[in-house]
Amino acid sequence: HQWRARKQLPRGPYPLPLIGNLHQLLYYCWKNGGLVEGYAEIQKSFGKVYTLWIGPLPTVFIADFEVAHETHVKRAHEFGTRYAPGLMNYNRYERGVVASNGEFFQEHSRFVLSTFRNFASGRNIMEERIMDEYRYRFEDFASSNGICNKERKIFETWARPFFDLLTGSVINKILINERFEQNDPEFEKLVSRLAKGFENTGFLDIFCPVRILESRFLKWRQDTIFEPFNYILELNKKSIARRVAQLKADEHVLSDDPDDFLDAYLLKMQKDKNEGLETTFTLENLAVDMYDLWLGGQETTSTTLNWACACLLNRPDVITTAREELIRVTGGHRSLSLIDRRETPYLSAVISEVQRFASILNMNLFRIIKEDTVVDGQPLRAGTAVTAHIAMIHVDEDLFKNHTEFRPERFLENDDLDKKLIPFGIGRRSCLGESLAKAELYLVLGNLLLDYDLEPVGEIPKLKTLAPFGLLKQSPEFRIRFVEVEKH
Ligand code: HEM
Repeated sequence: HQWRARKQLPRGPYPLPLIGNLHQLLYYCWKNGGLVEGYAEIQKSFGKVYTLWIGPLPTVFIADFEVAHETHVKRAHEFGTRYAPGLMNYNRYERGVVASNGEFFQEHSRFVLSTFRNFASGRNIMEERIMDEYRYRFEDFASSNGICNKERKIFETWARPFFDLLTGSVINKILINERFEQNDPEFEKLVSRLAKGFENTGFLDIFCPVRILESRFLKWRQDTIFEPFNYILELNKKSIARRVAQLKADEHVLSDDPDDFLDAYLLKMQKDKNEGLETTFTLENLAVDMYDLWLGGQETTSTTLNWACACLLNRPDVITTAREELIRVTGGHRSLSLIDRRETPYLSAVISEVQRFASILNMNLFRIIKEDTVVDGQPLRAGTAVTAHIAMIHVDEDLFKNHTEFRPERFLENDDLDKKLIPFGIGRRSCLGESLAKAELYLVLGNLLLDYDLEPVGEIPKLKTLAPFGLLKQSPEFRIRFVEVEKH
């Protein structure tokens, strides 16, 4: 079967029955010290578009930007269907905004995007929430972990929990208008569960059909892989139940101009009901939508901010140049705002380079091909899973020379380069939280550079991932010192 199918697929290493190419992938990754390094070796033999059989499933990796663009953008109708088997479909069961397709996805993704767009316009709740959390988090950490030296705040912290709490609170504020506090046991559980969930997830959990993962034969594994995700879904259900109870008790009123995602959704449910529509906007489905936004939005943004600080500590000159630009734009008397974006090309270049360098997904989400087609001049048969291989596109020497260097200037020297950076994926089914994540990165990093000097505590962190074999490319662990900048 595999032998016949190979003729209808892009080239790739020879697969074995049952295990496919898993043994070669493991060997190359082990030999070269990581997933990205393993893929690089496969690319040397097979080019930038190749097939890897994950067990009996052929998957095609597109590590060439032009081919990814031609397929995912220009032929989005062929390359725009989400493939979400295994653990990705657990709890979701084709609902939510990650694993669903068709009309359900259309309606729910449109709702997420329009709600986020509303939050970003008018009174701009999005910016307000991010800035509130940024200020609160710094005040709060400075008062509990810091010293005050001639009115200058100085404090030291592990970068990871600091940014986890910040991004966790931002997404929670957007979803249910509640922040998390330091040492909140619920939050600590949430974050550790989430990290555990990502850590425990292996190739097979992703590709094995969910009903097999749920079968009694895999009972021994279910606690480890399911429990973290159950916990997160349950928390969302509890938040929804709390709000519904408040509404019933007249302790909360739904406004026409909602303050958070939960109210916006309840309003939509009410509207659909009043119009007598048969709707998929139900409380059950709301929990899954929120679950997806939580899972999509917290760890990704926090990991990127961690990488940003690790990179900046290695390049103090970048901090100085960025701060000069930011002071020029704000006069040094006010916070940086999203309206300043066009005036801060250097900061934008820094953020682009952080996202390129961090490239936090060692393996991107997949799409499924419904009908036979072609890719890069090679056949591609129906039933194949395909992915734009972000991690490899971001280290492509043809696009990003000396890719191992953190060098924001590359984006200033070449205006077009930004278009080839795809941290949020590409085409239909790219990230729904891109505008929120970009706003967070811009406001948090920009204001951080404006307000604080960043200093290493002990050794400067090495720019190496902690998890070279993980699906998520974790940043190094490090402590950091924030020293308030004296303002005149
Ligand atoms: C720096 C932060 C982030 C990065 C790097 C990132 C990256 C990605 C990537 C690569 C994908 C897959 C795209 C594809 O298949 O082509 C994705 C999907 C998604 N992301 Fe993000 N993301 C980030 C932040 C967020 C935030 C803040 C949210 C929500 C609040 C979010 C929600 C989602 C959702 C719902 C999807 C699924 C979209 C779909 O299936 O159509 N992400 N993200």
